[in-house]
Amino acid sequence: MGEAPAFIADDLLGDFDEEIDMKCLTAVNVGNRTYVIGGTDESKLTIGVRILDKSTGEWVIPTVLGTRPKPSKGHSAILLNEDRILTIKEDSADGDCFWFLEVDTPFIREQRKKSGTEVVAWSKGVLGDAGKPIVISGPSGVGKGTLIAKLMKEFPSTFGFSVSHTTRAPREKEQNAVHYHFTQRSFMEEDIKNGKFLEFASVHGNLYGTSIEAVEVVSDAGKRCILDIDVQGARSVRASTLEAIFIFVCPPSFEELEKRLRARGTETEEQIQKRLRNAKAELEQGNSPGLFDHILVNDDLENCYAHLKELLDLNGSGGVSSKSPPISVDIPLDHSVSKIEQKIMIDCGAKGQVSRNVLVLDLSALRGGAPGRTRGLKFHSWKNSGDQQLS
Ligand SMILES: Nc1nc2c(ncn2[C@@H]2O[C@H](COP(=O)(O)OP(=O)(O)O)[C@@H](O)[C@H]2O)c(=O)[nH]1
Ligand SMILES: Nc1ncnc2c1ncn2[C@@H]1O[C@H](COP(=O)(O)OP(=O)(O)O)[C@@H](O)[C@H]1O
Repeated sequence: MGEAPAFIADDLLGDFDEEIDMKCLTAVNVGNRTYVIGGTDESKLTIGVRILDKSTGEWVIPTVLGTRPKPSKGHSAILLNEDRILTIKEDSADGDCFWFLEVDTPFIREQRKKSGTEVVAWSKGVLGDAGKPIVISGPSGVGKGTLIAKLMKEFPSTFGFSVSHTTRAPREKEQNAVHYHFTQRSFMEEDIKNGKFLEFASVHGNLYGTSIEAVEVVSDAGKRCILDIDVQGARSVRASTLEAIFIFVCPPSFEELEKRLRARGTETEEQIQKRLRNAKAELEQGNSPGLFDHILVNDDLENCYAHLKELLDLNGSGGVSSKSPPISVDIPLDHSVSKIEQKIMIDCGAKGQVSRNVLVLDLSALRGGAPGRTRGLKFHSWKNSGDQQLS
């Protein structure tokens, strides 16, 4: 396990009047900065991150984005590609060992520019090929919610819904934190300023947005994330670092759209008129080249649903293909890590012994990253004589 160099320990103790177990700290140099990972943050719920700017000698507590790893007894840390630090937690539960602390990825650079503050982001590493998030857009009343509800009902363990924030009032049957996080504009604007949102847009006179956490909560539950967002939001996600599949849902006709919106009975006449005016522009934008990967016409619901499943490769597979494989990795407290090209060797033998148990993490197929999971980790284990492929 990496330990904090003495100068860091002295500095930390001097600057931070906290009880920190120094054995739990790791320090990783990236350019003229040292990232110190360990202890807990202010909330005590997650592993803390501090940055020493070596040119000024000052410590910075960065804004930390994304769902964060729970504290562990210890961890090791190793720099990858100068832009992210692989953190391997010890003695952690299945599926919670590998976390990437992004320090200079395109996502971080984008967020740093937006917020004007120092930013890092955690992205959980997953073995195998978890499916990309799915963005579904289309005019109000076209049936996006209905299609998503069907998908989630048929494949409850495969898909999870990204719960957006909105400043609009809840409808009668809508529940806070299930359909939306209903909030006030001032709170949402503050969070947007602090870089907590992946995207946001003003839609039908209200503010809507997807928080980074909304996407990560779903990914961390091992599910494939579905985002129901408007065309402006889809455009922002397309421009972001989140790799997703983009689907636009059209009505068979404008008249049918109006009929559905009225039949739903959730909006006032004035709101319906506004939604119909916006629908015209959205339908035009839905055809923007390069924005959507698939266009679905929701005429007959069952037909449209079958097409949706087809393009998500779900027909007949029961959705199993898009699920992450189970992870069963047990990293002992006393381990050491080294990097050879795109492979991380995790030596689980006790210090000073010739190890017979080396775990190899293959990073050659890494994809994704914050906000969301870092996918495509491959894992092998050499136990005694054999080379065992675990996933
Ligand atoms: N950009 C963006 N749009 C969103 C978000 N959440 C919902 N929307 C869009 O806002 C629009 C209005 O949604 P809603 O008020 O639920 O009404 P509905 O579309 O008529 O059901 C729809 O086009 C949604 O796709 C979000 O987080 N970001
Ligand atoms: N293919 C369809 N044919 C007829 N009615 C539909 C169809 N799809 C959805 N609906 C109905 O249209 C209304 C709007 O659907 P909804 O899913 O709320 O749209 P959105 O989420 O896109 O605003 C709902 O009352 C829904 O039951």
